[in-house]
Amino acid sequence: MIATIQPSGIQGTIQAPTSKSSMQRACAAALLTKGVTIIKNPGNSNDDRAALGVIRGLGAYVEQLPDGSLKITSNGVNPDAGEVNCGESGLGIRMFTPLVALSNKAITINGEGSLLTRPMDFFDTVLPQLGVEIVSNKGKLPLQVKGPLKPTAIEVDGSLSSQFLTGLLFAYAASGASDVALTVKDLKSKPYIDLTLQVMKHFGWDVENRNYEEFYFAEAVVRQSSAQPVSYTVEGDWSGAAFLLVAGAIAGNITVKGLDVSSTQADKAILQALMSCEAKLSVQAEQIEIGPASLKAFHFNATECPDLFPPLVALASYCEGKTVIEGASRLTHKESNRALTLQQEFGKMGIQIDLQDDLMIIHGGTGVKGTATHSHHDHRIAMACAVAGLKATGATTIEEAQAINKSYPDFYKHIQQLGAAVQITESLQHN
Ligand SMILES: O=C(O)C1=C[C@@H](OP(=O)(O)O)[C@@H](O)[C@H](O)C1
Ligand SMILES: C=C(OP(=O)(O)O)C(=O)O
Repeated sequence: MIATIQPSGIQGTIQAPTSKSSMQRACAAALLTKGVTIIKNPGNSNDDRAALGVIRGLGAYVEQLPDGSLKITSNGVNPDAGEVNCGESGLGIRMFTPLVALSNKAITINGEGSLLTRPMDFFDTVLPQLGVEIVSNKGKLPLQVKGPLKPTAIEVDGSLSSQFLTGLLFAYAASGASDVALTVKDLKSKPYIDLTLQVMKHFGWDVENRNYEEFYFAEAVVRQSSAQPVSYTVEGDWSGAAFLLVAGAIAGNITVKGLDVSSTQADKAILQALMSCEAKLSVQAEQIEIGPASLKAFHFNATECPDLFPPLVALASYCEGKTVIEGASRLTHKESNRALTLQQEFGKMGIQIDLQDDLMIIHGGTGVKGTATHSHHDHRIAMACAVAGLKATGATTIEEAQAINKSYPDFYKHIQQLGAAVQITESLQHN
């Protein structure tokens, strides 16, 4: 699919998409909760659908209620097949693998697309220490796992990704960990662990976070069979909304609704970057208003919120001067090698990006040129090019534009509703 974005002004009000980080965690928690869970405001991105597929495969029963909520009935992890598929979701595979390992059945865990090349060797090192047999394809998919996992006091490395820890935290809680601490070295993407702990707490599991270095499970939680259903509302997505907010800062006065300003989501930090570049911004409890202003280069550390790089690069392209973003080394193992794909695609649009160790330097304010770009099958690259195209000179085309379905399937529709001229055509060649 090709998306063509013509230079456009935007205006109006839009509802933020749902957060796949919040939705996928809710699916995991619902699977582990014996009884009924109601998930309100559920997402329908590809990653969300994959999570629902995984929990179904692990024994949960999922029904849609008339108001669109999901009713999930579970009796814990009871796999009904020998394989689960996590689609393209990094969080999905890293969170669900320790949960699959709660069962004593041998299960194959597989995925698709970019997930096939993302590193999973963490599990080769860690799962055997928890009594789990694992065979991986040299640290990549597919994984074959046979539990049951025994929660044990071990130390793990958190420097590549927080997602493995999210999976272990859920698995320890669900397997009745008591008086056990999980020690973590050099944890990155810490706010994502805040979100994990928040969802766990909502479902009744309390874990003591000792400065992101130790996570202590005091006692096992037993849920009464007579307990009321747990109801969880999926949060609005700061990661997807960051693209809308940047679009407003570049191309017109808009209002974004449905975001919780007290959320633990990492990408809420987009607000700091928007303030630093002097965007016209008004943050209210119910909505965020943003509009164009004369934008200045800024300095921002995105080590803990790596998914902000793509929208920040689109923003920095329109900021006068050199913007410096720290944390570029966190981008190597995302859906694409994002530091390089941003450099390449924004280079085509006339924006110079230098990569120096952990720094990304964007030379902004030099004019963005509409041209042919490619998503590299990465949803956030597609959305960054689309937003940058709103005030480019001439049309911007994005090849493999359907990559957005991974996190924000309504993205093109939403910017169209705000007045952007977006045309969607099928690609002539299949690649
Ligand atoms: O837990 C999550 O929901 C996520 C954690 C982050 O990954 P890392 O912990 O690998 O940085 C983020 O990049 C990803 O999009 C979603
Ligand atoms: C990296 C991402 O997701 P995941 O790691 O869950 O595939 C993302 O959404 O940008």
